[in-house]
Amino acid sequence: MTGDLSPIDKAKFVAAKRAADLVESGMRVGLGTGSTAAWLVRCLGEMVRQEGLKFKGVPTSTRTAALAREVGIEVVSLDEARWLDLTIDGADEFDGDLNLIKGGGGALLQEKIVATASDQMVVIADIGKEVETLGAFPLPCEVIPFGWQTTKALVEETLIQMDVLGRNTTLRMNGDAPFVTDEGNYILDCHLKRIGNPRQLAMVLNQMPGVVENGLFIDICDIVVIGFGDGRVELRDINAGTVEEERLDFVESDNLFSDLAD
Ligand SMILES: O=C[C@H](O)[C@H](O)[C@H](O)COP(=O)(O)O
Repeated sequence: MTGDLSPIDKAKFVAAKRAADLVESGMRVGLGTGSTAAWLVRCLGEMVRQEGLKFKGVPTSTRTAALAREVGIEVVSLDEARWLDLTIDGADEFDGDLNLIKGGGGALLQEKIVATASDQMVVIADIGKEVETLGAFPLPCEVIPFGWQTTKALVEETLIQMDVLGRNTTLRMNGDAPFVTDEGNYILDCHLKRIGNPRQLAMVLNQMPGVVENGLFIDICDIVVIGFGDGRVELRDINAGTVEEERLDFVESDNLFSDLAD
């Protein structure tokens, strides 16, 4: 029950619940990945069951696809949907311009493709994800397995030249084996200093042959819905220049998500 949640999970929940209200019947909606996005998927499933909401969801990972089907959302592929009205996803960090670091859960590639194919991207996050300057969270970089050590050395050399490398990059592991993304790739986590010019860094990283995509989302996010542990939510719309605040009631949502898996 939401009453048993930690303040950080309450914050994620209220952000997700507020963002779920942006989804209208008939929409094609990108569904993000991660613990915050899992709240969203649960909220939307509840709206499908209780309120008859009808929309098509395009998941950004096999995990999200499984959860979406479980809660009764109609799941379609991006190729079927082609273009989306809205994508709602979590983030590892966001700054004042709504530039993001994503990929903590390893889904950055599908997430970036889906978000870019959407009229609007909405990020849902607890207030702890807001930063002055991106870079405290290690930047995930998806690389193809072939020659990954060579790619890693090239990435590190470039990061040194750009004076952003904090310490060596690390190959993300899953137990004793490399973590493998839904697309069959590896993830390098880049431990950086603060990123002064995220736009330039994103472009430079993507120019390297073994790099498939990086976790910097520049000029992609339009709205952030920030949740607080006491139930407050703040919706910031960067294009409209507006900020809305409200408080959500936990009681009405009791028992909804007691089996939350992610
Ligand atoms: O690859 C994973 C995604 O980019 C997530 O949206 C991001 O890591 C945030 O996840 P969480 O909501 O669990 O903090």
